[in-house]
Amino acid sequence: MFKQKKKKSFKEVVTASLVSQRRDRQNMAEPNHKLHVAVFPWLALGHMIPYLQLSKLIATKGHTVSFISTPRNIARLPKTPSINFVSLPLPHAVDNNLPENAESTTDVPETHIAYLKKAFDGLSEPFSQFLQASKPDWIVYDILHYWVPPIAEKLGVRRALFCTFNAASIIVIDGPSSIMINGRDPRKTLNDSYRTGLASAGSEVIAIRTCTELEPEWIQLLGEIQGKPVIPIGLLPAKATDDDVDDDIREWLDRQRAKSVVYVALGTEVTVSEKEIQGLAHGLELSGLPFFWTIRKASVFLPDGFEERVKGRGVVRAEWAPQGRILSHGSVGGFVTHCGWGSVVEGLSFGVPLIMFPCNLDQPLVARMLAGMNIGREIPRNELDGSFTSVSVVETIRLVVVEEEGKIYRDNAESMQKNVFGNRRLQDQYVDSFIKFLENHRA
Ligand SMILES: O=c1ccn([C@@H]2O[C@H](COP(=O)(O)OP(=O)(O)O[C@H]3O[C@H](CO)[C@@H](O)[C@H](O)[C@H]3O)[C@@H](O)[C@H]2O)c(=O)[nH]1
Repeated sequence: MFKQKKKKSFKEVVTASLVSQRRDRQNMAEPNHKLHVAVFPWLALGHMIPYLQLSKLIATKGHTVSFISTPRNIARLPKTPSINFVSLPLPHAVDNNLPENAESTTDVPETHIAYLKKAFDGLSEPFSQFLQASKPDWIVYDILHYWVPPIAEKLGVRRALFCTFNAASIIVIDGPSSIMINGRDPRKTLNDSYRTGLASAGSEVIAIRTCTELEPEWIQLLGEIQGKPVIPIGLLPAKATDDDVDDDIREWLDRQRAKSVVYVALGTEVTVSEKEIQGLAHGLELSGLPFFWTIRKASVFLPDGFEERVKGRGVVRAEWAPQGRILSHGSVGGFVTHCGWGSVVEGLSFGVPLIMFPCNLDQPLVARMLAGMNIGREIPRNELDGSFTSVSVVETIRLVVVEEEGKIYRDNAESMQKNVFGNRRLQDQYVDSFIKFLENHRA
C-alpha cells in the first residue's frame, strides 16, 4: 500500500509558492540559469539553414548559442547578432580530392561529397578543443557526426541529434542504429549508414524537423526503433522576412498576375543532367506561364535560344535567390521542387502547391507522401530509367497551377498552410517543448 501524502496547510502551500517564486526570480537574475547550447550542422546549406533557424529560436529564450561551422559557410549565412559563430577551418589534406575552397555540398558535384566527408572528419580535434574550452550544456549535432557523441560524453556535455529530414524518411533510409552500425557493408569511416548509426546511438534524444499533424505514426515508430526520446521540434516554417530581396526581383514579381508564376528550384546539392535541364526548360517554355528559375551553374545546358525566347516571361537566375521571399510573393502559384525537406516546408509555409521532381535521398519518399495528401503532383518519370518528357512537365505544371481539375492541389496546399505548415502558433509550441526539454535536462 502507498502511504497517503500528508495534506499541506494553507500556510505551507503559500510559503512553498513564495519560496519557489523567489527561486525563479533568482534564477532569472542569475546568468548561469541560462543554457549554453552548441549546434553543429553538416556542411550543407539544407542543414545549416534549419540549424540556424533553430539557433535563433533558442537564443530568443535568452540562452547562449554557439553555431559551429567552417569559415566559408559562416560567411555565406545571414549575419545573426544573437548567435556566436565558431569558425573551425576545414583541413584540406593533400591526399584528398576535395577542390580548394570547397566547404559545403553545394561547392562540389555529388560524386565528390565523399571527399568533403573525409575532410570533415579532420574537424574532430578542433571540435574537441572547442568543447573542452567552452563546456556547453548541450551539443546539438547532425546525422553524419559519428565522432561527436564520444567526445561530448567524455566532457559531460549532453547530446541531442537534430535530424533535418522528416521521420518517415529517416526510418525508411536508415532503420535501427544497430543495423546501421553492424550491417553487412564493411566500409566504416565513409559509409553514411555507419556514421548515422553511431551518431544516433550516441545521442540522448533525437530532435526531428516534423510534427505529429503530419506523420504521427512515423514519429512514434522512430522512438520505438531507436529506444530513446524522439521530439518533433516542428517544421521551423519560413518567414517572408527571412531573406532580403533585390529590387529587380520584387519588381518583376509585382508585375505578374496573382498565383500565375511557377517558381523552379532544385535545392543546393542535386546534380541534374543536361537532358533533364533541357526537358524542364522545354516544359516551362511550352507551359505559357511566367516562371522564375533558380539554377545551379547549369545555364550552359539550357536549349539554344531559350533565354531569348522566354525573355520577359521567364527569369533564369544562376546565383543564390531569396527563395523564401519569392515563395511568399502573391504572384507565385506553383513550385517545381526536388522535394528537399527545407524547400517543401518553405513552399507549404506559404500555401504554394508543389510540382514535384524528386532526385535522390529522402526526396522520392517525401514526394510520394505529399502526393498521397494531394498537395502536389509528381512529374511522371519512366520507372526504369528516370526519363521524362517535356509534355509531361507542361501537363503537370498546368494541372497544378491553372487547370480546373488541379484545384484540389491548390486548395489542399492552402489548407495545409493554414492548419499545419504556416500555423506559427502550433509550430512555436513544438520548438518551445524541445527547448524546455533542453532546459530540464541540463548537464
Ligand atoms: O538559391 C537558393 C537555393 C537554395 N536556397 C535555400 O536553401 C535551402 C535548401 O534546402 P532543401 O530544400 O532542404 O534542399 P537541399 O539543400 O538540396 O537539401 C538537402 O538537405 C535536405 C534536408 O536535410 C534533404 O531533404 C535533401 O534531400 C538534401 O538534398 C532552402 O532553405 C532554400 O530556401 C535559397 O534560399 N536560395
